Amino acid sequence: MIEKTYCEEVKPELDGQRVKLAGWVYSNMRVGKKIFLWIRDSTGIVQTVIAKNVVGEEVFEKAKKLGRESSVIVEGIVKADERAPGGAEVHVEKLEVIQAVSEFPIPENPEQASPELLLDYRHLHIRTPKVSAIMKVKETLIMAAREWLLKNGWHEVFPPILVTGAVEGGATLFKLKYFDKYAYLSQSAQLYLEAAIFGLEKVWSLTPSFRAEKSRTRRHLTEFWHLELEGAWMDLWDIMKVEEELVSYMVQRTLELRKKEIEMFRDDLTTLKNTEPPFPRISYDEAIEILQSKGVKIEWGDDMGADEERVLTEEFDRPFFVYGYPKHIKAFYMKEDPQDPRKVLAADMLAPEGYGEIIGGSEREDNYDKLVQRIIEEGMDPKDYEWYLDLRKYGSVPHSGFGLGVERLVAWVLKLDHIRWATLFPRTPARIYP
Ligand SMILES: NC(=O)C[C@H]([NH3+])C(=O)NS(=O)(=O)OC[C@H]1O[C@@H](n2cnc3c(N)ncnc32)[C@H](O)[C@@H]1O
Ligand SMILES: [Mg+2]
Repeated sequence: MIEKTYCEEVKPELDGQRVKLAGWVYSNMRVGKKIFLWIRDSTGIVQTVIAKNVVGEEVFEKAKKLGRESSVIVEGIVKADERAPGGAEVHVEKLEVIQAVSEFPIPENPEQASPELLLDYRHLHIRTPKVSAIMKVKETLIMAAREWLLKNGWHEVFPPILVTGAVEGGATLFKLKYFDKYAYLSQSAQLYLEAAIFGLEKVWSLTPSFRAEKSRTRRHLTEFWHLELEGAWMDLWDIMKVEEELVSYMVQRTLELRKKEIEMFRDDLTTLKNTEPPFPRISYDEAIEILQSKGVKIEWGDDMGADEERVLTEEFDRPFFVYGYPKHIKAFYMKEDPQDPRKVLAADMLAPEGYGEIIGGSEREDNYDKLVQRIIEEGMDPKDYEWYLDLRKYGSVPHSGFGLGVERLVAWVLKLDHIRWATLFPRTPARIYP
């Protein structure tokens, strides 16, 4: 790899020093016998100054023609200058053009382009500074999760993606040919994590999950990254505590390490700073009452979709829990509430500012017969879940877990207007290319 100085390192303190930059042209402006060439790399942007009387006629003419995203290597002397971004610029003595670009398909301000154009050229759009910032925030959230999980004794496991059964309903399965049989793309690693707790007790995984969701909403992808935890001996209240501690750590750590990137997307950091345990907890019953009091047409027993959740989040200035959902709107594996057989011991975590559900979690049905009954009630065949039911035959224990949608969390932290911007190459019902 070439010995180079990164853009973020070009500071006034380097005044007078020779540096070599390698990157891509961000903008090119000629003023008389000088060219102000802004060069971008993974860390930021530096203004370089190319003077004809320094580089000579031929190189100057070449530099004039460099369009955005031309790849270049420049060498020169750092000059402190508060007018330049970062307070310093590089006066170029040598310019090597790796590949000149005349016409880059994405406008200088990508926000002037249509979402469809940006998605068609997503392979080029991802190099723009704002998309790089989103990816840095996403990686930092996951890095923080790993820190917290390691510190708190959770074991990472690596579940399969090719599976034979539904976890979250058969309607959103992607089915594929598997030799002489059929398989599905995993909707959730949960059932495999439940198997893993009998050895490791506290397990987690970060996997892609797949949902053949036909709904075209701002918060659904057909492929998303799924951070899932499963804990033996834990009930719903235990796992909710884990969720709020984990999410708080992820958000605070990312605020600490990626404040600059976050501020490219939101001015007001209040809800992020408020993300500290304990989070508010309301029951599903209370949520229905709040929605009805705000004029939402909803009855007890109805599911809450994005619109209802958006209204509910107006009541909170931090993430909060809704717990105790009606059994008929939730998954087969959720444990019935012993206090109220109409309900299950499930809780969703909702993000404020209209974003809604970022986590789905519950206590699992740990009784063999009850689980068989729920599988049948849901119109599924217990034979398809024989291995999963074995977990209730050989030393079953109370246990709980949850799944956090990573892109949903990123979309809230950065206040993105659509979840597709939170992933490198979004997959939706209408898009699987590039
Ligand atoms: N281990 C578990 O207990 C997880 C459980 N089996 C599960 O999959 N729950 S979930 O369907 O609510 O999905 C969990 C989260 O996964 C996210 N999710 C769920 N579906 C999507 C889609 N389609 N696109 C993006 N994100 C999605 C969203 O944040 C949900 O709260
Ligand atoms: Mg859910």
